[in-house]
Amino acid sequence: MIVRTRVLVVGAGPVGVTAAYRLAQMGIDAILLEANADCPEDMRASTFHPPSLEMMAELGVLDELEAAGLRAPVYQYRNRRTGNRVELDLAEIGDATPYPYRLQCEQFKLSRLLSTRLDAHPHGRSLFQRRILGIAQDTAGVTVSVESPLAIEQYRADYVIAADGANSTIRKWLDIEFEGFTYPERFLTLSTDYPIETHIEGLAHVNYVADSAEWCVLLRVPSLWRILVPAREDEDDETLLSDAKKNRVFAGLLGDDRPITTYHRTLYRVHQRVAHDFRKGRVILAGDAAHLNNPLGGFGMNSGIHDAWNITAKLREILLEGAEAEPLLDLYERQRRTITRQFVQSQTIKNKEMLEAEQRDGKSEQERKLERLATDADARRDYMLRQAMITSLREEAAIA
Ligand SMILES: O=C(O)CCc1cccc(O)c1
Repeated sequence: MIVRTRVLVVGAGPVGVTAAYRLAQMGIDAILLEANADCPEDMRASTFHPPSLEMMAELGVLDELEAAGLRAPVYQYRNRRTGNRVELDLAEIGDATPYPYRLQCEQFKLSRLLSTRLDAHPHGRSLFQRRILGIAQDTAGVTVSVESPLAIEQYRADYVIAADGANSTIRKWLDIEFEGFTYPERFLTLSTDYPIETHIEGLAHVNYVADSAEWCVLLRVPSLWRILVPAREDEDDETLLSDAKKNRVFAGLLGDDRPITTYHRTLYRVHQRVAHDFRKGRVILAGDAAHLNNPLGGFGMNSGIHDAWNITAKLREILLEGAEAEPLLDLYERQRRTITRQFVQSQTIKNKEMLEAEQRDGKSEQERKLERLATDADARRDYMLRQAMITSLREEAAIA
């Protein structure tokens, strides 16, 4: 039997669930397929920037998301060498968004919330344990073969949104190149419920600490602190995940060697990659399936949600208003691929360089930048609008 729907969304991460639920709310039949038994519990992305909060408000789920998260109106840059500290307060851009703060909330909470809402919606269905086996398209639609626990299933849709993550099976099926590079060093994330804010004076919920020897990010999610440090290329997994390494990281932060319990220690490779095409025919890539970047600044999940927002608006015009498909799908690719390359990729690379604080002429670029941000209100506003991803959406809207 073939299951018929208007749009098939593959991947129940934050990008896929946002796309599928928005389509269902528009009155467009959408089925969400996920390979795992539940929404993936990725601990990496946990910051929602103001435009994503505006989108969640429009979907009617912001109150619930806020209840599960923590508001961070202020973020902080520190320099270990000089001891300097600059705080950026999003209240300064309160005229540009109704939500002048970052919401710290694990992404899987959004995925579970929206996939559950979708399944209860008359235009939606969420199906788990569905692994993509193959995909074929013709001029009228797309046929997708799927393995479920009990059977091989066939789906037929007008369009497919592939939000199936960094290792996207669909991107591979479509033979789309994933261009870019992988950093030689990996990133190590440690999480603890130890109240490190009681030992480091004046910490915000989000803190970027620059250092030419070992930078770090200290990020608060509701129940835990997450600490991100670079992992040198010559250190093996065993060393990096050892208690000795954990103790060194915390001794460096807290100034003594008190015992700290960690709940997660995760090592991962970091990529800067963009798909050569964001769509082939009726199959559209979104989120990590289309682009990957380092996590500094929290742009990965947010830019994926912005992909979902863009493509669903275009599918509404095509499927409900009878607009011609090709120009609109081309526009999605032009807008989102341009923003990915010119903003998300370049800004995250700069964010990493800033933390590395390489010194030239005595001062690092980070120190110069901090001085400018502390003293120049226009530069600070411009910087905050960029880091809050408000500028990128304004630029996207200007791409015709
Ligand atoms: O800059 C951000 O918002 C995220 C940085 C971060 C911090 C801790 C873990 C992680 O994977 C990323």
